[in-house]
Amino acid sequence: MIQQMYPAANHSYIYELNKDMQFAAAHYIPADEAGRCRKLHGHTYFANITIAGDTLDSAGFLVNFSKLKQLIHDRFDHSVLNEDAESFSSDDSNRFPTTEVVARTICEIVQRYLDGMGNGARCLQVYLRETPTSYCIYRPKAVSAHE
Ligand SMILES: Nc1nc2c(c(=O)[nH]1)N=C([C@H](O)[C@H](O)COP(=O)(O)OP(=O)(O)OP(=O)(O)O)CN2
Ligand SMILES: [Zn+2]
Repeated sequence: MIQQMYPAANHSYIYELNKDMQFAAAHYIPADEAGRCRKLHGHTYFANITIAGDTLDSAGFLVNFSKLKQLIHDRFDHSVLNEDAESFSSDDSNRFPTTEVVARTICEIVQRYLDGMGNGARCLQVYLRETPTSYCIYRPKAVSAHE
């Protein structure tokens, strides 16, 4: 069982849902500054995704936990992130598969799905751990007075 405490996202929504998941993926960072990380290598990424909102759907869900796993785990598990041209690129540093960019990408994928649900749910935080000593927290800019 994954159990960990995370920094809290600040908000005034009435529901906050958190989904933990892991996925194994390979990547390389195509920049000289990355040193040995320029070479292809792998991680077991750990992600915590925070969603908040005021309105539940017809199933009583803010968003289905299993849908979140499907969107992220099923897409990236046992993949080479650099080969996912929809999300990452070797030509644009804002799209290199760094911890920062992968965390932002997870948030964007989840938010696109939430936007289609129509209940106003928001992905407020993605905590992404790449190694035992390195992690990133991505929080998108607020779009409502709740955030
Ligand atoms: N700001 C960032 N810096 C680095 C990233 C990154 O995504 N964002 N990535 C890497 C490497 O890809 C590497 O996987 C992680 O590096 P690091 O934490 O240095 O890994 P170690 O296991 O060697 O850490 P130690 O604490 O020294 O054991 C590099 N930098
Ligand atoms: Zn790495």
